[in-house]
Amino acid sequence: MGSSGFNWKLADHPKLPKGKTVGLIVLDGWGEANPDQYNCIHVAETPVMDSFKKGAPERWRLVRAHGTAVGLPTEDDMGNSEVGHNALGAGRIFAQGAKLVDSALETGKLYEGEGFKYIKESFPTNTLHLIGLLSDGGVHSRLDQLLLLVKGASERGAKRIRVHILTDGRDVLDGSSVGFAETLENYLAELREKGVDAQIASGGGRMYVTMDRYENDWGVVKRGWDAQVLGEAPHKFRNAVEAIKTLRQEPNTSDQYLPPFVIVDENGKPVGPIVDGDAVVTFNFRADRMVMIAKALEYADFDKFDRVRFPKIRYAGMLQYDGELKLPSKYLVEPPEIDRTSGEYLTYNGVRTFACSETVKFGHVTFFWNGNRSGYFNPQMEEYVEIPSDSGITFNVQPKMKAVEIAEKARDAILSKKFEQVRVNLPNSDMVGHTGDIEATVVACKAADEAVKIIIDAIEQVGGIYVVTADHGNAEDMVKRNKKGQPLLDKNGNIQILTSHTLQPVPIAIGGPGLAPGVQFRKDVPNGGLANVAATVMNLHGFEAPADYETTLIEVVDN
Ligand SMILES: O=C(O)[C@H](O)COP(=O)(O)O
Ligand SMILES: [Mn+2]
Ligand SMILES: [Mn+2]
Repeated sequence: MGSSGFNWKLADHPKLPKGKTVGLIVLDGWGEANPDQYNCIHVAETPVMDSFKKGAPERWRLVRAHGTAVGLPTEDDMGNSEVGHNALGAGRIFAQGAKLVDSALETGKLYEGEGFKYIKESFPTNTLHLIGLLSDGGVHSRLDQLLLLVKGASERGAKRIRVHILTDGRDVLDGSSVGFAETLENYLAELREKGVDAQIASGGGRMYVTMDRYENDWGVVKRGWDAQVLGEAPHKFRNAVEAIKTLRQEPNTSDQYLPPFVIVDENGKPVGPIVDGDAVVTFNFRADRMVMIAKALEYADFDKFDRVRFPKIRYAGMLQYDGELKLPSKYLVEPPEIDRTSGEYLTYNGVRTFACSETVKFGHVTFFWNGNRSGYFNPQMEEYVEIPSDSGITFNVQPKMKAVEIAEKARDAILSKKFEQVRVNLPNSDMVGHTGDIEATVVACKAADEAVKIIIDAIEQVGGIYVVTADHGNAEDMVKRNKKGQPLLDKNGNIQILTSHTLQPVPIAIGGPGLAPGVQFRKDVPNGGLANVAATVMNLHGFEAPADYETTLIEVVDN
């Protein structure tokens, strides 16, 4: 029994034993696609992953990792780490942030909630600031939702609106930010004609300004703070479209890495610093890259960087980003209630867990895995290890990242026999894939494959079981394609590099000496997705999954 009185006891699996060490490996951004020169996984030497596919067809299959299979609004929505790891850990499909915000805007419920009422109190006298990612990527935010929110707020009394934009180029094509900024500018110009003083006030590239995660580099958040709150940045422009066009011409920059800028008036004065009495909304729905800025905006007690000024604002997130910290305390849309995750169940059923990644993905196998909840369920049963990531670099210059270090930590945890589940995320194919550097991504895929080998060798030694899968596609397709699947060229005849995730399915392989001989993938779950993995893993630990979990992918046949 848990402290709440809920019965966490899982039924014994009728055929599978308990106590085996299960090595659970998530390759970040590793999908299955046609083998061609833009498929970095195909081009790279990946003998271990290849052997799973070729060696044991009944223990290798593909699962869906995008669209409705992971709770996203449509089948055109690519998968991402948040929804992917949520599904892997929770074993059920929850309507995710993107979808919840769509419906709250459509029904108008967003405007009836506590969060909106709270910020609305600032409207008569002060400015409403909106900070977030400007694109239609649908991973962290969506431009159409921003426009609806601006419209809705202005109709409900917001007279002065300032938007602080973060340019994307990571979930969408590099170079597309100019177009998104134009769309927003045009919309704000229409509002100005209706008497609402609405403008873009500052900006910067998402990877260099504001959207860091898991406390990898507070300098990123500080650059945003200086521009958004203090109105200070190295670059000043009269409008955002001009800012983006100009700054993109600087060497080594891109939408993702644009330096911070502020918009100034004809006297050179910033048009939108954040001051006492203002309302602020961070309009991203996705959690990981909003937690740090939320702390800076909300916590009176804060020592991560010198804020210089800490204005008394009314702050709300689009969603609550951390369910454990209850951060932020005010929000516009209720987050998905991802409860009773597999991690929590396993702590009550004697399964000791070790989880590890490097900083940039650490929260994926902990926070996202556990339903956007930071911390341990039970520190006696769990150990989470974070390997510090390199900061201040783009990962194409270091494509091996910390794969070996992660794998060695996992190996040691497996060999220690202190844990029944050892879970890692290997970031390489995703983080390097996002840079759009094909050669470096090939190196990244090879490095991830080598790390898998280190972990499954340890599993061999202890007579354990491995489960190798991925959270969504990325490195298997590095080029934008037309409907026929042919690479698209830009106006200069160059191929259009795809920095984003894909709609592809991902592999899952099971094996190892501890796997009971008759275990194989069922044939009757052809549409299986990431949410089916949790029940599968519970079985491999010797338990039946709870009845409301998505069904297991495996069966045990008599040989
Ligand atoms: O936040 C990011 O880096 C990208 O937008 C999505 O990548 P992830 O979902 O793999 O983290
Ligand atoms: Mn991912
Ligand atoms: Mn990614």
